[in-house]
Formats: sequence, structure tokens, C-alpha cells
Amino acid sequence: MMLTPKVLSKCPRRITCVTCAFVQVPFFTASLMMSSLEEPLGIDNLPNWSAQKLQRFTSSACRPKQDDSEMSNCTIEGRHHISSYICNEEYTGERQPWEKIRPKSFTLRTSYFGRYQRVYDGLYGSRDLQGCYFSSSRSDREITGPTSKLLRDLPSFVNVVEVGPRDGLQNEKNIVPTPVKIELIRRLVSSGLPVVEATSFVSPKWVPQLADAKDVMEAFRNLEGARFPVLTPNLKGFEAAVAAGAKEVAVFASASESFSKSNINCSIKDSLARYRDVTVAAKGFAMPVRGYVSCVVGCPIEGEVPPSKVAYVSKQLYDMGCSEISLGDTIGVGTPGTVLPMLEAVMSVVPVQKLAVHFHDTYGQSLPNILVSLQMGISIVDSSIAGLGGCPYAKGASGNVATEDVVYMLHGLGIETNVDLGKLMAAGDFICKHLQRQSGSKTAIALTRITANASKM
Ligand SMILES: CC(C)(COP(=O)([O-])OP(=O)([O-])OC[C@H]1O[C@@H](n2cnc3c(N)ncnc32)[C@H](O)[C@@H]1OP(=O)([O-])[O-])[C@@H](O)C(=O)NCCC(=O)NCCSC(=O)C[C@@](C)(O)CC(=O)[O-]
Repeated sequence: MMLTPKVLSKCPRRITCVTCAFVQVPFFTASLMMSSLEEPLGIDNLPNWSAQKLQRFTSSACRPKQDDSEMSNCTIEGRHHISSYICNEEYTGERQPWEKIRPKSFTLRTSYFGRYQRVYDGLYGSRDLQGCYFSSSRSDREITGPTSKLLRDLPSFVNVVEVGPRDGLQNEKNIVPTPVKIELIRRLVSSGLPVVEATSFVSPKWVPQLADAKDVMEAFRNLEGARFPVLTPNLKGFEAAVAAGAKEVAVFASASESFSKSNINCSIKDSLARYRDVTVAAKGFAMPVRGYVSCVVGCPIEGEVPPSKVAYVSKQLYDMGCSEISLGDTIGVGTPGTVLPMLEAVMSVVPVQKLAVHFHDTYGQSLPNILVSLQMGISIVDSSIAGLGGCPYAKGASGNVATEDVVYMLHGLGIETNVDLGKLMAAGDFICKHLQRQSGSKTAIALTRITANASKM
């Protein structure tokens, strides 16, 4: 298949990094230079990765050095399939021609792509910011030339699957009270999210944070307007979910043998056999079953995971009747350079309309990974409110990509979601206040600061 080259062909093979005093750095690894210098997974936890590959995945490998003369060595090669073509254009640091038209003015335009331009009326309408705006001299540009090539394949609508109440809260140190979970889900639904993964019917010994699954599910058993899938690792979980009123379930396999054992205490083969039982039982209730594949790029125990293994597990889940397959970068090590070949492998065996992506933001790569997934034709994206989350059995995994950031990017691209960003932020604010923590969403932090500053003027 030639899908990956189609997306990659538009990328420069090297870019000039201003923070590194004109050192040439390949596109896909450049962002690592700006990532945290802490190594959340630790090199020791990636035993099967070659030194060369580890260097690609670690921030210390491309840490800028003080002496300019040493910087010429600060070049990291990208993936094998990326050539060493050198782009002659240097980033000049030139700013966009944003022009402040009025003082005290703050309507944001997130893009200047003509019809793709979007103003967050819902958000600002409620915060008394009408009539306040920045404007760009490029704002009326039509989509032509290179822009059109990059954007024309994007979906016009993306289904955002909110996993915060499950993936987000399963990893919390302190158990969140059931009424708080229920209120969070209500707020998420009222923001327009079409799917909110509510909880998991797993062993309370393994995940005590979700031991109240029955009570959470019962609160939504008759609520219309959104879907509430729940995780079920076996028939026991499935039966409990049905009894509590679940109308949709999800099973979760792994592309890594070691992670399968540490997460669900069985091999991939055994897990697929259990999930076959669940899908057969679900058919009896005409219930959709979502299938997760974890560790689609890297495993905290085994290191790199080959795309062919991800394709194999995805196909097994699809063949047993899963209506949707969500591809999880559980520990967030993927970059567009590793995500694209994985997607290509999976898309050769499962129709793209049935695929979702599920990124954790450990290395800050989620948004670029989502963007390339959209360019590959995927239109279902998982995310977690305020960037909460992480699997308790994936050491070093950080939160999921924040729903606010995903929605902000999608709207900026002119992609519909039916989600009201203002209400979404209010839901994020609600849970962050409860957890006494700052939001993990850059969008929420930035927009909250802007509106707070505006109200002072
Ligand atoms: C799968 C098991 C249950 C196997 O756990 P096990 O210990 O091997 O199970 P078992 O069959 O030997 O049973 C042991 C006990 O668990 C009970 N049990 C057995 N099943 C259930 C059930 N469904 N609900 C409630 N209880 C259950 C069972 O009744 C028994 O109780 P006991 O007799 O000792 O009192 C366990 O390993 C487990 O619950 N694991 C869940 C782990 C988990 O939830 N991980 C996080 C979700 S996955 C994830 O986050 C990744 C994802 C999806 O987000 C995508 C990505 O990011 O990659």
C-alpha cells in the first residue's frame, strides 16, 4: 500500500531547529528536543530496542549542547524509510501577520484557511467577549495549492470518544466518589460528546478505582443522546455490565504478549478466546463490541512492537465481530514516523472506517499522531478530559491526549465534532477542581488565562 508515502511525501526531511542554533534535525525527531528531559519509561525498561533506536526515542539523545561546535553532531537519523534529503529553506523566525485591531479584544481565529476559519462562539458567547477579536490579513484565503493538498483528505466530521471517566480515573491515586463520576459524565454528555466510556467491569482487586462500575452504569441506563460503552475483560464482566444496563461493551487485547500478561493476566491467545465468548454473547443482545489493541507502537516491557503484530490482533478482533477497533499507543512513544507504518499495516486488514486511534501524550506526540491518522482516513479519535489517564499496568504511561486539545485542533481544521468547547472546558474544570490539579489540556489552560485576562480589562 502506498498510503504512508502519500502522507509522508509532504514532509521536509530535515528542518532547522532554532533552539539548536541551526543544527539540522529530521522532522519526526525534532519535537523530541523540546520534550521533557525526564525519561518517563526509562531506558532500562526498553531492553529489546537497539541503541540506535533508543537514541531516536530519547530526549537526551538530542539535547542541545552549550558549545556550538559540538552541535554539528546533534543530528539524529529518522526512520529507515525517511531519506536524508535536506531542505534548503531555513526557518527565519518570521511571525504570522496577526494584527490586534482593537484593544481589549479576543475572538480567536485558529486558522486562516478561508471556509475552515472558526470562531468559538459557544465558548466566548458565555464569557462576554463578543466584539473582541484578533484578525489576520490572511483570513480570507481560499484553500489552494499546498494547503489544499494537505487538507483535502481530512474527514469533515470526527467522532470523539471520551474515555476520561474510565481511562482517566482508573489511574487516580485516590478513589473518586461515585457522585463525582456521575456528574462528570453528565457534563461531558451535555458538551455534545457522542460517546463517553463510562467505566470498567473488571476485577475490583485489579482496578479498585472502578469498583463502583454498577452504580455508575445504573445512573445512565436510560439516558439518551450518547453512548456509554464499558470495558469487559471476560464473560463475568460482560454479564455484570448487561445487568447494570450497559448497551455497549469494549474488550481489550494487546499486541504485546508481556503487556497482555501484566494487564489481564493471560496470553494474547487466551485473551482472544475470552473475547470471542464475549462477542458471541453480545450478539445475542444485538450489542456493539468495541475492540481495543494496546501497545500498538511500543510496550513498557518488550520495547518496539512490530506493525504486523498489531495488524494480526486487530484482524482477530474484527473477524470475531468487533464493530470498531481502537488502536492504543498505551505508553505514548509513537511519533508520526512509527504510527503511520502501523496504521498502514492495520488498514490492510481492517477497513479504515472501523478504526479509531487512542493516543497517550507521554512525549507530546498525540496531536501530530492524530493529524496523520486523520490524513490516513481515520475519523474516530479517543481522548480524555483534561488529559487524565493512563493504564495502571503500563509503567511510565502518562495521560491520554486531552479532549479539549483534540476538539480545538479539529475545529481549527474545520472538522465538525458537535462538541461545545466551552462546556467541555467546564467539565474539565469540574474534575480538575475535584482532583485538586491543574488541567493537562494546553487549550484549557490557555483559554482560561485569556478569558481571565479579558475580564480584568
Ligand atoms: C481480567 C482479570 C479479571 C483477570 O484476573 P485474574 O485474577 O486472572 O482472574 P480470575 O479469573 O483468576 O479471577 C480472580 C478473581 O477476580 C474475579 N473476577 C474475574 N473477572 C472479573 C470481572 N470481570 N469483574 C469482577 N471480578 C472479576 C473473580 O471472580 C475472582 O474473584 P475471587 O474469587 O478471587 O473473589 C483482571 O486481570 C482484570 O480485571 N484486569 C483489568 C485490568 C485493567 O482494567 N486494565 C486497564 C484497562 S486496559 C487499558 O487501560 C488500555 C486501554 C484500553 O485504555 C487502551 C490503551 O491505552 O492501550
